[in-house]
Amino acid sequence: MTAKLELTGITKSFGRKTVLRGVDLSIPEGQNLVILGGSGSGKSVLLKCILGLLRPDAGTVRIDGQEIGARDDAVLSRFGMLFQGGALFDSLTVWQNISFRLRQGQNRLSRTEARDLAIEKLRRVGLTPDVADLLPAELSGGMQKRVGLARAIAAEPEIIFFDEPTTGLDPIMAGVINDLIREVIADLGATGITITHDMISMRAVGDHVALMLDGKVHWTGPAAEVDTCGDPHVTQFVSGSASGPIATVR
Ligand SMILES: Nc1ncnc2c1ncn2[C@@H]1O[C@H](COP(=O)(O)OP(=O)(O)OP(=O)(O)O)[C@@H](O)[C@H]1O
Repeated sequence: MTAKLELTGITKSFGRKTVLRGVDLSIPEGQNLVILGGSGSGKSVLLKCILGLLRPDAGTVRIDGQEIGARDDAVLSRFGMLFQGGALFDSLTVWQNISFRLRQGQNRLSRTEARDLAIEKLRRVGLTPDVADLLPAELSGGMQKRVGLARAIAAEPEIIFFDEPTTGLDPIMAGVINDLIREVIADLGATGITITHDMISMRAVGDHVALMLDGKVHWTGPAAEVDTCGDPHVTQFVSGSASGPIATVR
């Protein structure tokens, strides 16, 4: 199968500090890749390089075989993003948050169209229309995550990023969000990239897993193989063990 998203040799330094040292990754269409890695291993920097928010020093990002450049709005519109903590605009209502991007640009939706679309997306994530006119501060953390998810899928993106989607949620709500992630990816036929430290979530949403270490992809393989791959770094990370080849700083 051809890769939907392909990263080749991505390197990125800040001054003398090299964060990414040649990242190669290939994500097939319709699959969700979970990126694992310790704090500071470069996951967020990699995400920003894919989104074009940071320019890599070297390497290429390709979507459907086509190389993409930095800060290209046409490319950004193909991505959806569920930010850590929801990252909703405090002063906008739920429906305005969901349809924010669709109210910009030449083909922007009217107010009524945008509100209707937001309500349809709210339904998709299990929320009722009365939530549409509330402000984010009036919602629980789990509801905010659902609204963030509704916003991520509003423009029917081809590629969706999920940045620590279950952080701060109780285990049941985390399970609900994991199920929704799988469902929206399947509905849209989208390709997903999920950054998470939650091993339950990794197993629930991941088709493939990549473990980043020292600015490179150390291991990649099917999610079903993380327990049996025999790689000591993967075993240590997935089991959350303090002893193993990955150094821990105290
Ligand atoms: N704009 C920047 N300028 C300088 N250094 C940066 C910048 N952005 C990130 N870094 C550095 O790059 C390294 C990797 O950061 P990054 O945020 O990608 O880690 P991460 O793997 O996402 O960590 P976490 O799991 O804690 O979110 C860190 O040491 C960070 O300080």
